[in-house]
Amino acid sequence: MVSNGDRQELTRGGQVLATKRREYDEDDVRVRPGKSSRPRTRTRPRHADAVDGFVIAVDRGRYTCVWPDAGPDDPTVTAMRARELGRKSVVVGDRVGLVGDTSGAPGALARIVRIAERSSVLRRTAEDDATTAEGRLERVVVANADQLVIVSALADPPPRTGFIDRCLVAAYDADIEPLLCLTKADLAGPEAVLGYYTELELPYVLIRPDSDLAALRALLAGRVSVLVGHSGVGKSTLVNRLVPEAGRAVGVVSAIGRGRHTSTSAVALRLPPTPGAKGDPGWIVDTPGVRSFGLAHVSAESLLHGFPDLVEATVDCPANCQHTAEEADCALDAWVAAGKADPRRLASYRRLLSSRSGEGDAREPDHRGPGEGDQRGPDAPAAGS
Ligand SMILES: Nc1nc2c(ncn2[C@@H]2O[C@H](COP(=O)(O)OP(=O)(O)OP(=O)(O)O)[C@@H](O)[C@H]2O)c(=O)[nH]1
Ligand SMILES: [Zn+2]
Repeated sequence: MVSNGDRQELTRGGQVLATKRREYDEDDVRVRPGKSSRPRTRTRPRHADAVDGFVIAVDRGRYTCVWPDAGPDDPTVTAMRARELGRKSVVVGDRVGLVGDTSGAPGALARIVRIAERSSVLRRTAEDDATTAEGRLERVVVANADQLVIVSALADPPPRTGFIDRCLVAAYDADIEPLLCLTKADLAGPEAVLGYYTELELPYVLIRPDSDLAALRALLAGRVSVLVGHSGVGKSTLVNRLVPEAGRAVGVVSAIGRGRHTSTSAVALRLPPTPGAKGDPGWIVDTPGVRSFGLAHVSAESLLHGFPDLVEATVDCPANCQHTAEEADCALDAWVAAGKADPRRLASYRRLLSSRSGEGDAREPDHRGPGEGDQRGPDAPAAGS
């Protein structure tokens, strides 16, 4: 029933058992022999004729792909999953093998027959519906991203470091580099936000309405960058400035999705070539529906990796320290008292720690409560049954 039990084991006792969980991906499903009348053996060269594709949009079982070396004017290829993929999920950013009609002609449908090993997996626990098992599922947002661009306004709305901290945890958990993109720099200075992150030496860019975006484009070049941000921070404005044709591209996706654009899914947009610059300008992945990063799937220790300014302190913690405010001997308190880290960072870490279990306690009536060994309850989301 619970299909991802190995994930839960990783966090038992709250100690570092594993921080990289992509080896345990649910997608590790092999072709099952014997189910089909056609022989499928491992010795048979499987789809040697498959062409490479890069998934740029997903909408209700239809995957929009591009050839890796395609230009902006080449058609996109619409594909469906081949049955042999089993339960493997295909997400934006996946590099796939395509067979069938890969012409990209109107009405043509290709099949995705394989998914290349992912270099990174950005996940979130969906919290949009915590009352159902499905709503609590951990979701892969984007595969193979290189960078997480955290878009935050400096004013209107004011920056929320709690959100940024959450994104940083997700980025470090996924092994993706974070980039802080501070918008509305015409309205307020970045000192307060940057001061909060002094210890982290986060890369950042400041965006004003009149910025030429050259610095940002240079940081995006040749990479797949995921943009996340709260409503109103200017993310759409930025996406439209970076990719002036974004509106059109989304329109295309929408057409493929037969009318209804799924605002919750991610969409990869090709950045235009920069005059004078050589090489691949890169891709940005807009995530219109991702307003928060549920972190229930991240272990307490991995959560700590979003706080590199605090990690060092925990070597002095007692065994099995949960690092909560209730832990009498947690070394984090002394660390902060000694001025080695900003107390607000510790408070933020502990807020994230408790929100992971707190939200579960508040909204999940069937959740195994605290008090059975692991005080925080299971870290992993309840898997679909
Ligand atoms: N002063 C100032 N205003 C900006 C800037 N960037 C965007 N805005 C304004 O901020 C408002 C919100 O911008 P959007 O781009 O719609 O924000 P969003 O993050 O996409 O939010 P949603 O549309 O809810 O997804 C708009 O009125 C923009 O004109 C900026 O750099 N400076
Ligand atoms: Zn501790």
